Amino acid sequence: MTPEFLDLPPLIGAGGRVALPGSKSISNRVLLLAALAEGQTEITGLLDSDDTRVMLSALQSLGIELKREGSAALVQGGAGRFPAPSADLFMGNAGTAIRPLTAALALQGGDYRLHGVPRMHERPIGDLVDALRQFGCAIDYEGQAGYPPLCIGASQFRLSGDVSVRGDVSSQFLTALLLALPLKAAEQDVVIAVQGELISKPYVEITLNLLRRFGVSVQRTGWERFVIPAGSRLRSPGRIAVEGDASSASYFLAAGVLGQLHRRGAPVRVEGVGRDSIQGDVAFARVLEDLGASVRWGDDFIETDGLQPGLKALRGGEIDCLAIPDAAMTLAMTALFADAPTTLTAIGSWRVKETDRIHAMATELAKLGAQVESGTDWLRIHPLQPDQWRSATIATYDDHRMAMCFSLASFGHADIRIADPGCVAKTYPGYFQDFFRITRPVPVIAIDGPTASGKGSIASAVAEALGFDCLDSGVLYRLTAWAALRQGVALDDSAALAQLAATLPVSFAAGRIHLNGQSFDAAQLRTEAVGQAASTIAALPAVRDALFALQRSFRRAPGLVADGRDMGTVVFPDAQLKVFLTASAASRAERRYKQLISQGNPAILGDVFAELLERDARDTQRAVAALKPAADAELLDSTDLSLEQTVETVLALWRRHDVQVA
Ligand SMILES: Nc1ncnc2c1ncn2[C@@H]1O[C@H](COP(=O)(O)OP(=O)(O)O)[C@@H](O)[C@H]1O
Ligand SMILES: Nc1ccn([C@@H]2O[C@H](COP(=O)(O)OP(=O)(O)O)[C@@H](O)[C@H]2O)c(=O)n1
Repeated sequence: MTPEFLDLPPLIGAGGRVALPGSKSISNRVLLLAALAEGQTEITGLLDSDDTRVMLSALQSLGIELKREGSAALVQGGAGRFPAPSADLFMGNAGTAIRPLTAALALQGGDYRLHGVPRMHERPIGDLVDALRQFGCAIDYEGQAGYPPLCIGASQFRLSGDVSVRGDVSSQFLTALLLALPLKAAEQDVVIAVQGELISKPYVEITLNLLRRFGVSVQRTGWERFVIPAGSRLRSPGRIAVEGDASSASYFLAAGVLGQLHRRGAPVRVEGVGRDSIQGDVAFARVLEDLGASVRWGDDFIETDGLQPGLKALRGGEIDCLAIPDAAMTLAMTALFADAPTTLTAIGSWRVKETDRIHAMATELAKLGAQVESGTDWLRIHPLQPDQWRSATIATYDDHRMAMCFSLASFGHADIRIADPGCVAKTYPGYFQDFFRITRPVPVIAIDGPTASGKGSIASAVAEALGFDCLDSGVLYRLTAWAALRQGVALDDSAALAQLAATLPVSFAAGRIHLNGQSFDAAQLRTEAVGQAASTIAALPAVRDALFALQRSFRRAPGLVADGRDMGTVVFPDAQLKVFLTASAASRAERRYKQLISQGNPAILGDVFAELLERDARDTQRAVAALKPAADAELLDSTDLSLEQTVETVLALWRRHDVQVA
């Protein structure tokens, strides 16, 4: 079962190598060409994803013999014919499958039905159908005219003059004709005239390139006229290797830049595409370079390594995205980190992709706090300052690229929750595994333990030694309790207390706590009355939930030391180091007693001891977030250790962890 959402921690760096999955565009084109060609084709590097599975199973239903093993496939070409005269074909949401298959099947004629997911039935295909009808192909719309599902009948193929197709909605219509029409060019030239300005030209280049590999050289005049010469025949090249996916590369290339913003990153290299790639989306790396990224090109790799010398941020500006419609979405994310607004133009095709991507992008970027403007075919994104970022749950609209793009937002100052992360399976089922492998979260050291075990003192000393921020989570429970006592809110009124906790206008500055314009010393909240009230309300699930996001918002670069009861078990379960700090009850009572006296809070040792046992009991026995060591916590008993020794022990544990990571 796929999870409903995925939580991404804030990131501080990136580094490493990613072997890219095969290109979706190339995989599906090669599969179809291999099926139509004469001879057997061995394909390597094939993408294994929803969209390619749709194509594979359609070809199988059409009677094409094929074997698949991992990223390799062996296809026995049908020499221009699909053996099955009829088939019902589910095309999912794969535009790269339905469009060329429609063309090939319509030209052959038969009894075929092509349909997909509901969104597929909203994506236009009328321009392709119109073009095919010029040849006498029989294609009917089952529902709304201009959209799938389609029913294909017997073909009365005839060729009289040029065939025209619109190029300004989707270049896949032209691609579909180019892939299928060589079957009809045995005796005469087939001429395709493009109406309107052709968009996504690099994708048409991929088509022409692959046709050449299969023995067909299309001649073109500009981008308006394409001639498939008489005598053309699709012939298998024998073996063909699929390049890595250049659009998928864009997320990692961006990570190699954003991961260096805190100077904690290393280069990120994508393997499988390089300077000789036939995919237009490699131009994304050139755009990134123009914006100030440091980029290295190899024959089979591209690498990014932060910003060019002397730059402090990526540049903004206006970017024409006509040639890189998919990778352009990634630019909408890097724009958040630029030093000026970025305007993406010529992205009208976004409106008819997996979702209306202009609308989806604008809506989700706004959730992060970004100011966004948009028009029919453009989007302007204003950068976010560190204090403007908002944590958000990002809707992904069943669009793999929305999910992959927004993973990059975790380089900002926010917690990001990605809804329906499984949608990446359309083109990149292992995306998040690769993303986690090459990124480094902002580190957290969680120190949990019973009262007066020394958590607070150790946490602040460790934080100071490492230059990290420090969160004394108990203070948040104490503040809520203090506010409740002052406002006369009953300590069992769960709803009122949760409301109080959720709206605590608390801030921490210069070692002091600020609440409602009042400034506190932590010691002022240390009275036993407040402590007892804190532990009472801390047993209420609603209060704990209300403080959850606030606690997580303290995780910011360069790192956090958090102390409390459930830092390692609930709030930061992915903390890099978890310490469970204990000491005998007697020594804790004595420490607390001395602490209270030294802070001017009168106390009696016996009472302190009794209250401490009472609090231990309540903290360990409550139903939610009970005090207990996380399974992966280091147990540290400080009964016989001085403060300094305890701090040193924790720092040694951290150094050991850090060495392992490096
Ligand atoms: N290892 C230790 N040895 C001696 N005193 C300690 C040690 N750890 C903490 N203390 C003292 O015990 C008191 C309680 O520590 P604190 O950090 O407030 O505990 P907690 O946050 O766990 O309640 C403080 O006065 C602190 O200086
Ligand atoms: N993460 C946390 C921190 C504190 N608390 C509660 O808040 C009370 C006060 O926390 P604290 O850390 O200031 O208490 P001390 O251990 O310093 O006495 C504790 O007794 C806990 O019941 C919690 O439940 N979870």
